Amino acid sequence: MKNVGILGATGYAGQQLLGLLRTHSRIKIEFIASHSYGGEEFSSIYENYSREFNKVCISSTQVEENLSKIDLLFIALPHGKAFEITKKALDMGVKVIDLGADFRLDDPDKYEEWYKVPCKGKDILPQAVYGLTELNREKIADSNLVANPGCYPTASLLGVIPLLKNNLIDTDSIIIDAKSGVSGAGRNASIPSLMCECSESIKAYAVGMHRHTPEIEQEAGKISKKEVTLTFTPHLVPMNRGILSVIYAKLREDTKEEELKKIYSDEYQGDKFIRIKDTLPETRWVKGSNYCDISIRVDKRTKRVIIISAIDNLMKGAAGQAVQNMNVMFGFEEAESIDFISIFP
Ligand SMILES: NC(=O)C1=CN([C@@H]2O[C@H](COP(=O)(O)OP(=O)(O)OC[C@H]3O[C@@H](n4cnc5c(N)ncnc54)[C@H](OP(=O)(O)O)[C@@H]3O)[C@@H](O)[C@H]2O)C=CC1
Ligand SMILES: CC(=O)N[C@@H](CCC(=O)OP(=O)(O)O)C(=O)O
Repeated sequence: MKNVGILGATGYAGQQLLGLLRTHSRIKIEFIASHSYGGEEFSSIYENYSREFNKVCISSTQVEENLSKIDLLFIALPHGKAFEITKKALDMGVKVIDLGADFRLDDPDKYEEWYKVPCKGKDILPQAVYGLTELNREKIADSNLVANPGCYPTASLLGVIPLLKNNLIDTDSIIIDAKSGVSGAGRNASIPSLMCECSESIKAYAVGMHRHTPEIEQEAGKISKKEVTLTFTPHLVPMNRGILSVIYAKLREDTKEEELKKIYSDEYQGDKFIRIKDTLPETRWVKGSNYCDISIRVDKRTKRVIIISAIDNLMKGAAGQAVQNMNVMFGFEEAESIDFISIFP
């Protein structure tokens, strides 16, 4: 049995994490911590937990004194808030999975440039492993600090990895057009996420400047062993959960759609949560699950490959992948407590 704590349990990602860990056969939730609900029962905030989970939240300021009770700390806080507690946890031999962005970028200057806050973890940054499970499974198994990927990078990188590994595309030609449900913005989101502001409408945002751009470029660059510069445009769509990522790239040679499908199937053979599909992915078929559905199309006229991938932002894009990484870190069965299909309708 391993003991875990969740810091940021009251946010969208944190409560999803708690929902998954609650029934994990090898995990005991030692504490849940909140910034504003210290001393309150979790089920008074999220009433779906009534009678099922009656733990009281500790305050986030009490986490340090409780570190000695746990083997692993999940952090689901806004960016910039994970550095200090992560250092303290690692010093005490506690493993950390950070669902935020603080340890995702290898270059602290780049982090400060894109996130506009100081990187206060330069000394521990080299220990961090980028937690895209299918890409870094062995490194994750050996690590004490996992940087859980962003939701858009998860959908986008899983979509392009086989193309990059096999040198099939012109890496300067990648364009990612992605759409997210509103829960991606968190529970404390601002006016643009209010129902009256975003329902019955769809919009692009952070065009040419979204923070996930350097993260996707960094990992794409490592895979293809050269610098990658790409265009990434996110959109907000009026649904609770889900990300649909449509990726365009110029093929270097005249590769057939069937060959690409075979390459994708081979790459993800053995990866339970990646489904290579003939039909086009839809967010409803992954909603509430840890699956990433991927389809491949070739536009023969333009010699472009078009990859479509779908995930649930709170599952494979956040809490589901965090549990998958925890299972890998502790040597548990990788799918334990995340092994279910989408909630439908
Ligand atoms: N939502 C998503 O789809 C995804 C989110 N993530 C990342 O996960 C992290 C959490 O996101 P999400 O759950 O959406 O965000 P929420 O806004 O829903 O939750 C944020 C959590 O952080 C706590 N918090 C807020 N401010 C502070 C502070 N100053 N000090 C300490 N704790 C604080 C909140 O506590 P309280 O409720 O008590 O105020 C809450 O528990 C973020 O880094 C986000 O980028 C990653 C991938 C996907
Ligand atoms: C719809 C929406 O607003 N989505 C968020 C995704 C944030 C997120 O989860 O990203 P990090 O984990 O990197 O903070 C956004 O675009 O900022």
